[in-house]
Amino acid sequence: MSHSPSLPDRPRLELDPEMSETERLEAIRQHYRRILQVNDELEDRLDDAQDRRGELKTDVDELKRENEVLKTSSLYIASVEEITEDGVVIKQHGNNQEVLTQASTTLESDLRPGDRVAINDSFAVQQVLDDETDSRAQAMEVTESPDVEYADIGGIDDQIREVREAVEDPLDDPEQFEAVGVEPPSGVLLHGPPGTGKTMLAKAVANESDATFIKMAGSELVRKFIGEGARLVRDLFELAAEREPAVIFIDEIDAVAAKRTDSKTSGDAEVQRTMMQLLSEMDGFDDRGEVRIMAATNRFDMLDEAILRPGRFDRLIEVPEPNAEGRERILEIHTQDMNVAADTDVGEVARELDGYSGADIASLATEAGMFAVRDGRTEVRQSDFEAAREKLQDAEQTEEQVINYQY
Ligand SMILES: Nc1ncnc2c1ncn2[C@@H]1O[C@H](COP(=O)(O)OP(=O)(O)OP(=O)(O)O)[C@@H](O)[C@H]1O
Repeated sequence: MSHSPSLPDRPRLELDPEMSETERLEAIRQHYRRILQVNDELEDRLDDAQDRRGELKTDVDELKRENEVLKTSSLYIASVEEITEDGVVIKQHGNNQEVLTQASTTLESDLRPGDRVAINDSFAVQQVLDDETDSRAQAMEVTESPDVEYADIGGIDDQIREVREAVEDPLDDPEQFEAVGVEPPSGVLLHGPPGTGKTMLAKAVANESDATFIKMAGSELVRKFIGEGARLVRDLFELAAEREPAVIFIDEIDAVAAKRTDSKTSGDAEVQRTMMQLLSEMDGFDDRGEVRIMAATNRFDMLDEAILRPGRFDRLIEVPEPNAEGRERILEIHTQDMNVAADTDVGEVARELDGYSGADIASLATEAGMFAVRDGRTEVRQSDFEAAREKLQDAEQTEEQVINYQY
């Protein structure tokens, strides 16, 4: 910053005791004129300074506005490929375009090849993002062999059979399909109410086929940065190819594959891009003998038909709420390790549970066990199941009341 030139000296009045009256008067007059002159000079300087201040304020306002725009506008994701003397070579995610660009000097010294960065419309690097492996690890759940077996799933035997046929058989014996000349289904979509065992089914089929289970929640694919969702989809399929045999399971697929709405917000466009990437991965995945793709949704009605076309999710399996028989089986499964009194009629308890999902029944069993514990008993009785049912019903009613009250 340059310093302003020094200010004019303050005029001094020097009066000599030897001076005559007239000389003193003249000296005072001169002093007065000098003060007026300095005053004018200072006023000019003040005007200049005020003009300069005005200019600087306009600059500051402009920069503030630019900063706001930068903060609010969408950024794209890219990886740093190379740092050269001419600038930074980055590769944009989503379209793989390589660009030579610049980063501010403060950022440039921090950049390393392989870093994930956010870039603006003109490709200038705006910020360095967290380590990608973190976000990948957070977004995907990878299990070498999940511990769910078909026997742990109650009331949906038909669905188990269908899933085995569509996923397990092609993984176990791809040659058989080839010899017969039929294509196994490309993707299997499980749909039905929450908590009915869709995730369990996907885990069990991966386990029984000795396949790695790779789960990604659709909501995880809806990302903040442009291109990031599409990149995660690519990572998902790459990871599956590395770990084959593998079962990819995309839960809540409706988050990325809902019907197009009229809104044209950028968030919406980003979701569309992610879905397009998913479709293209599925379309380009002809030789997927060792990798099977499954997805689940509670909102089948919301899905975009594009994902249901042949070659994509072309095997639809409905997983409904369990009927009385199914509920009894699920209750048996969830009480098999519990010390249940011999005279308990599990069938009768199950009959009372109309509208309960598998997940609800699992909570009911735990809650019944808690009643026995609170009572200091080691045996769970029929009355505990009844008390648990009442408690869960009360809780549900309170929840409904709260919701009604809120809206
Ligand atoms: N058919 C079932 N048999 C046994 N247990 C079940 C069944 N369905 C659900 N459960 C219990 O509920 C829990 C949640 O089930 P799961 O996650 O498979 O449901 P989901 O259909 O995938 O639900 P969401 O749509 O909410 O993801 C399971 O861990 C299990 O304890």
